[in-house]
Amino acid sequence: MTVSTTDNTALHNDNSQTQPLRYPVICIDGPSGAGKGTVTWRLAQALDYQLLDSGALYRIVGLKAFEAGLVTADTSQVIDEMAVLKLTQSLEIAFVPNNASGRVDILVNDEAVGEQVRNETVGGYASQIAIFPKVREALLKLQQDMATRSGLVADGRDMGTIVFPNADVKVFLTASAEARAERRVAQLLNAGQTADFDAILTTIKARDDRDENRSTAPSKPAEDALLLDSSILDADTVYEQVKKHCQTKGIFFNS
Ligand SMILES: Nc1ncnc2c1ncn2[C@@H]1O[C@H](COP(=O)(O)OP(=O)(O)O)[C@@H](O)[C@H]1O
Ligand SMILES: Nc1ccn([C@@H]2O[C@H](COP(=O)(O)OP(=O)(O)O)[C@@H](O)[C@H]2O)c(=O)n1
Repeated sequence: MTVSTTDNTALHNDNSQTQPLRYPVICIDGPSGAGKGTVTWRLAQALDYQLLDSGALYRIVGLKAFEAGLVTADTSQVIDEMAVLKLTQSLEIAFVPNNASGRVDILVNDEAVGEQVRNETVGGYASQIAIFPKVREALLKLQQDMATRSGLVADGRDMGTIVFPNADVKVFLTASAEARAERRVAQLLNAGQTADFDAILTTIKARDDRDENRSTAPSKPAEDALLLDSSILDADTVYEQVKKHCQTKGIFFNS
């Protein structure tokens, strides 16, 4: 599998050095709906850093595994880890920042995957294949490589614990399952779709359970992470608090 990004930062490799220069890395981890994507996007914009949406990688593998018949909605079904690994290794992924939507567009083997990858069903497939150590290993280096070209803001579950243990800033953003389900309901209604609060709460809790209790790279705060509960904080307040924390760690903001 290869991943590329289109960004407007120059390649900062200094040819006289054998190792790439080290750039700042900010990790934003936490459960679904905590507001990671929102704060990550704002930080990347403010700092002109690249953005790593690691969940999108797991979602793409989850979706492709579903299309290949390797994963279904039945979570009790046994999944062939080696087949998912082979499929993962066959994918070429590109991230393209989209200023109009405030998200990152994703191309898989030169084809746009579109919004289908973002829905809760695909989130469920993602969390099923995300338990496999070999699949996680296959995705590890390419995530780490994204920090070798410019500053990076990385959004996920294991950014601060496994992928970038030496990151400059680590934040673990949480919110109650109820607050997160309410946000998803609002998001779906805004998009003109229907939404059932109870059903969404159930799926959020099931995904939390799988992500927090898997043996490889479970979702948990790094020891040196700032814990931030956004249940009763609006997105602007969360951004300001994370920005302040970044500043205490030496990250410079122009505005
Ligand atoms: N602090 C907040 N308070 C209320 N809604 C929020 C907050 N942060 C983000 N949101 C909204 O909640 C939804 C989920 O946020 P998102 O950033 O996608 O979460 P995550 O990436 O953690 O799954 C979005 O509609 C977003 O606009
Ligand atoms: N670094 C990561 C990111 C996502 N994932 C998995 O991928 C799923 C989807 O992640 P996501 O970040 O896109 O999900 P949301 O938090 O946006 O709902 C998660 O539920 C995890 O199972 C992971 O295991 N490790």
